[in-house]
This record gives sequence, C-alpha cells and structure tokens, in this order.
Amino acid sequence: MSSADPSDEPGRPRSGDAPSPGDLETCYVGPVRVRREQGEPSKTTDRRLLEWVDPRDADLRAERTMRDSWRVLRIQSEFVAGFDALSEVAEAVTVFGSARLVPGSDDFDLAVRLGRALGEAGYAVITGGGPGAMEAANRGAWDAGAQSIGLNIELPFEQHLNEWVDVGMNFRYFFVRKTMFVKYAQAFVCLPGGFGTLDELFEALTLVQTKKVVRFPIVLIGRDHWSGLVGWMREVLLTKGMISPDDLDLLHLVDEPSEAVDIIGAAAAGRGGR
Ligand SMILES: C/C(=C\CNc1ncnc2c1ncn2[C@@H]1O[C@H](COP(=O)(O)O)[C@@H](O)[C@H]1O)CO
Repeated sequence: MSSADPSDEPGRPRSGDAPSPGDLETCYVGPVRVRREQGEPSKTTDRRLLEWVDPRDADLRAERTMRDSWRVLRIQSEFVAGFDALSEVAEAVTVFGSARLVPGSDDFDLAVRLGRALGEAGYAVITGGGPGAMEAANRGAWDAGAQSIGLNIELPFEQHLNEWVDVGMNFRYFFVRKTMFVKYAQAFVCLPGGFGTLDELFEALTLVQTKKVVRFPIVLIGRDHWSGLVGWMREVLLTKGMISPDDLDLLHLVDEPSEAVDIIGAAAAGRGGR
C-alpha cells in the first residue's frame, strides 16, 4: 500500500469496515467538523504552531519557515471571522469556569443562575462554548432570552458547542479566541474552575493591571472556591512586594449572581454607560 492511499490515514474507515456514526467522535479543526474514530490521536493547530523543530536540521527549518508564513494567513482569517461574527454584540459579559461541572451540582446551578441574572440585566453572555460551567451559563442566558455566545476551541479530544449557544464559533488558535473574550466584553466573571479558568483569570488580571483594558471588573463568584487563592495573593504576593495593594482591588469576590451584576453595572456607570 502506498503512503498516498487515503486508507492509510489513522482511524480512517477501511472499505467493508465502516463504523456506525455513533461509534465516531466529533471534533472541529477550526470551523471544519471532523468525525473520527474514538480516541484517535490528533494534533491540534495550536500544537502544530508551537511544535519544536530541531534547529540543526536545515531542511526542517526551511519547511517550518514556509509553513509559518502560510499560517499567518490562517491566523489573520480567524481574526476576520471572529470580528465579523461578533461585531453586532452589544453589552456582553464573558463567563469562565470549569468544563467539568456536572448538571445537578451546586456549582452548575450557580452557573445557570449567573447566566440568567446577566441575561435578565440585559447582557449577552460569552463563554468558551463547551460543557460544564460554559453550558450552564449559556443555558441561563438562553432562558433569559439574552444573546448566548459560545467561542469553542479545537482540542485533541472530542468536543462540541453546547446546545444553548445561539452564536457560536470554533477557533483553531487559543490566542485569537482569547482576544474575542476580551474585546467584546465589559467584564469577566469566573465561576469555580481549574487550570483553564485560572489561565483565563490571570490573562484578564494582567490586562487590567497593565491598563491594556480599563474599568473592566473581574468578579470571582463562589467564595469557597476562590478565597484561598486570593488569601495566598495577599499573604505571599503582596507581602513579598510582587503585587501592589491596588492590584488586589481588581478582584471582586462574591457568592451571588445578583452581586456580580451590581458590580458590573457600577463599573459601566463609571465608564459613562447605563
Ligand atoms: C475537559 C472537557 C471538555 C473540554 N472542552 C472545552 N471546550 C471549550 N472550552 C474549554 C474546554 N475546556 C476548557 N475550556 C476553557 O477553559 C476554561 C475551563 O477550564 P477548566 O480547566 O475546566 O477550568 C473555560 O472557561 C473554557 O474557556 C470535559 O471533560
């Protein structure tokens, strides 16, 4: 069999051996929906971009240069698609939180209530478009009749936009997606979450700390989850002089969705909005 034979590609169904649709997993390569066999290894676009190439190999270096030049066009087109899709969004709040929250849990319920409260206050809700807290917040926004936006990301395993999204996009590049989270929102609310949520929280914090975005409240909802981290910032980072006292004021710690809405409303009023 020659390597050009498409049946040589990993996981591709061979003739006479076609899997049923239910046996396949669904993922996205940017906007393209791909069905493939469960657990089939795949490389995301981000991984290809960041892949190490042995600098001692002149051929590999030359190939990388050529591919990276083309990549710039793909990155550009992703920005254009994102700007086009979101240009009509009015006032919006971006909500982050754990992809692993399960329906019926207290935190999932909190996320639904948050999405609903934001929606009822007139905000569109932007999430990562995935499961868990994202699905819950989108569902709350949907219930409130607000615009419910999901900005999904290509991952190496099965993922999909949750069913409560009415404007959705699938991004190839993390950094392009992150730009959209900030550019179209007036505030961030972080629900309980893990590494992904922390990454998004600290990205937002550094943007506000360095005044890349101004009057942009960052609300941490769920004192149980967040107070340990904020305490560590105060006791370690502040004590060592690695942050200033004002930096801690950038974070608002609350328990209830209504408190988050009040903080966001007050910041908008200070900006001259609402
Ligand atoms: C891990 C699982 C699904 C992954 N699917 C995701 N889809 C979209 N966005 C995601 C996904 N996972 C993480 N994110 C982003 O990070 C934040 C949550 O990360 P955490 O580590 O769970 O805290 C979230 O705000 C998204 O923007 C289900 O098994």
